[in-house]
Amino acid sequence: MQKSFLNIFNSILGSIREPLLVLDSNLRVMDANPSFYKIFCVNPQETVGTLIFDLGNGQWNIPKLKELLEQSLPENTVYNDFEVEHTFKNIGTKIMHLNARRIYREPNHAPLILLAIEDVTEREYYKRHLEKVVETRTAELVTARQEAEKRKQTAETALSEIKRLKEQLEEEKAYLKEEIKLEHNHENIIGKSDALKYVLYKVEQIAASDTTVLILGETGTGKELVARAVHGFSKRKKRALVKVNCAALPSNLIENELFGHEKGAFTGSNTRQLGRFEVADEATLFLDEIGELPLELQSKLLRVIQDGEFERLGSSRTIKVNARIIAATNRNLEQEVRQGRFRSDLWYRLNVFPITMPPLRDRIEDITLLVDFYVKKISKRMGKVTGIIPKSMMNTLQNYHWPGNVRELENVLERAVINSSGPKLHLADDLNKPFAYLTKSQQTLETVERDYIVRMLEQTHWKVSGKNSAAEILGLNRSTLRARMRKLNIKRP
Ligand SMILES: Nc1ncnc2c1ncn2[C@@H]1O[C@H](COP(=O)(O)OP(=O)(O)OP(=O)(O)O)[C@@H](O)[C@H]1O
Repeated sequence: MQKSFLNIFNSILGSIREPLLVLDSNLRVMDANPSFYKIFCVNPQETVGTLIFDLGNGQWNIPKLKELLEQSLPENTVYNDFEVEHTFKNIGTKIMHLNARRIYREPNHAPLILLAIEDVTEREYYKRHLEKVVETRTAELVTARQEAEKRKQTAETALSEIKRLKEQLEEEKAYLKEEIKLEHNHENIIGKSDALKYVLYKVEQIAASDTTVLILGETGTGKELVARAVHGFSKRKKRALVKVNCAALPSNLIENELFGHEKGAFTGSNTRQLGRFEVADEATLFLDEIGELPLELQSKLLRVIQDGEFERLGSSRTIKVNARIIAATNRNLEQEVRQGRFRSDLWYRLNVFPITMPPLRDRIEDITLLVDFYVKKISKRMGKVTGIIPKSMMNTLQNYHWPGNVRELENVLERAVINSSGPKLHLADDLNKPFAYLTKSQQTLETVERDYIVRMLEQTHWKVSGKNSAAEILGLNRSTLRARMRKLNIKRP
């Protein structure tokens, strides 16, 4: 009975594909199945009767195994899937799951240990390989995510740059619309005098470079036309000539106009606004009436001209721009510097390439051409046929002093066209009177100018701006007239 049971037990052992060992309580091998011999490349002779730790010259002395079997196998306890990794000299590294169970041999109930060894090397290697793949893929995913994050940030930066450029274009568009409303005179510069030819020669000489240009000359001599010509011949001509009239606004508003502001920079600033410097980036900025710029803003302007850097109002972020500067003034800046009203360092920065516009009275040979040009233009606009200019009238126009220069001539001619009912032109103004008593040696230009402005103010009952005002008669912007009044200390009595 006992014998037949052992036979059955042995045939069960033999049919199990998993390596199996029967150990006695000393961990001596009592039996092993063929699978054990095959997998671990040992034979029954060297196995049976040997302590498992001595097997294969002590290769089985796996401390973990001993510990498990000796100490951790109390009665009726089963230890499953105890994983052991061991390198055998003859078969290399094996990863094994050990399942140990206490069994008893009758009739004396001798304790034995049934040790099942599952060889999971391949499965474990595959698992480890998969884990490695997962780890690598996770690392790749993390890198890819970081890359995507970086790209997102780059895209966001690009987007905000596009937004800024869009804002700049919108500002430029709005600015150009305003310019169109102001009906800018884009005609050519009329004149054939040597003085004017010299000016045009200087314009051609400097236009292509990025050099700062300072245009000097009395009011109405065509400084803005020259500024437009410099820009028009430059490589920046595809962009707008952005203009700021430094006399037109009080100090804080000019600062805002020049440098822009952030949303919430001051009460009522609900949106961010780009300043003219930003709008003129890669284009040209025309600073008209630069002599009127308040001292406190002159240092800020100097910094932009020198370093191309500034901050919007309400922001500490420095903005860099590349704007070509053209400035104009009817003031004597050297004198302004001497009197402490204009910073000398700014004056040196601006006075790199000065162009002086000659007053109209010093180029009377241009008057015939200008009269001809403007009479035709004004008549066409008014739908009149006026065109005959009597010689005596031309003499009068050529002898007149023209303190308001070409702008004044334009206004005189406009009134003349209105005043004429037939083809022959009749002047509406008396151009002989105001200066009949003058000779250049008797009075300075400043006194003449002062007297003339006072006379026009008196004549218009001190109406400075609007229809039939002194500014209109003098052919001046109201801001220019106000600036002249301040400078010449003209006050209403
Ligand atoms: N040579 C010229 N040919 C044609 N028009 C001219 C000429 N010079 C000036 N003008 C005209 O005279 C007017 C005044 O010119 P502009 O505004 O350029 O003068 P300005 O010197 O800049 O004056 P301000 O100092 O008052 O700003 C404009 O309408 C301009 O078109």
